[in-house]
Amino acid sequence: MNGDEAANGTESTESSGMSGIDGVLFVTGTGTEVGKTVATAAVAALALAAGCTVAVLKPGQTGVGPDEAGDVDEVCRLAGPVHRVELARYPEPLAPDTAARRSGLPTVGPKRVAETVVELAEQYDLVLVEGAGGLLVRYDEEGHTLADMALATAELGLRPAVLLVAAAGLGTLNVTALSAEALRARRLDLAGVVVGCWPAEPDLASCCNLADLPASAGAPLLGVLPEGITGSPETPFQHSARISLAPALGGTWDAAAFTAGHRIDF
Ligand SMILES: Nc1ncnc2c1ncn2[C@@H]1O[C@H](COP(=O)(O)OP(=O)(O)OP(=O)(O)O)[C@@H](O)[C@H]1O
Ligand SMILES: C[C@H](N)[C@H](N)CCCCCC(=O)O
Ligand SMILES: [Mg+2]
Repeated sequence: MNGDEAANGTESTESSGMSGIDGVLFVTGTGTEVGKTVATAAVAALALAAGCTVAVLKPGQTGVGPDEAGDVDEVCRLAGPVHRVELARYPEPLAPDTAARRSGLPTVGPKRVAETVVELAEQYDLVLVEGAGGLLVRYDEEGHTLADMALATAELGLRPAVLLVAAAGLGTLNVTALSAEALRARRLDLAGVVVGCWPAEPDLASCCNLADLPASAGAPLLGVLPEGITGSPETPFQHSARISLAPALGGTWDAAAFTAGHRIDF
């Protein structure tokens, strides 16, 4: 990234093979525990492998004590040397706004997050911002959400894209459609959907969802992370990430072939 690009926010991660993503990716999900951290780590691993520098920002980490590892630490453990930033940490496993209120700790809002993203984007090729839970989870008393943080980032001149991490099975299509609609209503760019944890033995709904998720999202399926990707002693995480994420995210995964291979005929 050159100085001019850093100044006007037009740098691209073409060098990492992430076509269409301009260096800032907000990672949200259809809910909590759907694999956002694992997906963030997979994207980071491929960017690092392509020689990019990567920062990972968690605006509000909840459910973790002062000495415990948070999501940014997990990304580092899985992907390798990323720069880690956490703006707030609350011990109770709740939405950030609720956890802040109950703990008496300060909230974190869109302005601070956007300013942090801009600072990081000046220093790192790729900035990944992982939300807590789903897109419209509240971070402060005014009800600001991860979507507001992405909008505030855009207002500062960057072009953030959003990645939606979805659960695999029955129930995911509705939340995917709702999340995509909320993004469209705010004119935020949904880059695509990644299934965070693809079961070893996928059921009928999971298999059908491969074809239906892109329709519900109005955006492509950009990856399917297999169950066990975080703990396979035989397969390095970076290799698993490469074969599980689509070329738009720097991998080799083929959505059409995977979907066809899991089609269940009548
Ligand atoms: N593909 C996968 N293989 C193995 N474990 C997975 C996979 N995806 C998710 N998990 C596990 O499921 C749990 C939830 O995943 P993860 O922490 O990525 O969710 P999250 O969406 O980031 O949750 P949060 O809203 O708390 O940030 C973790 O223990 C994680 O290791
Ligand atoms: C504690 C948990 N793992 C996340 N960090 C926070 C999830 C908040 C979800 C709120 C909700 O949608 O009801
Ligand atoms: Mg997480």
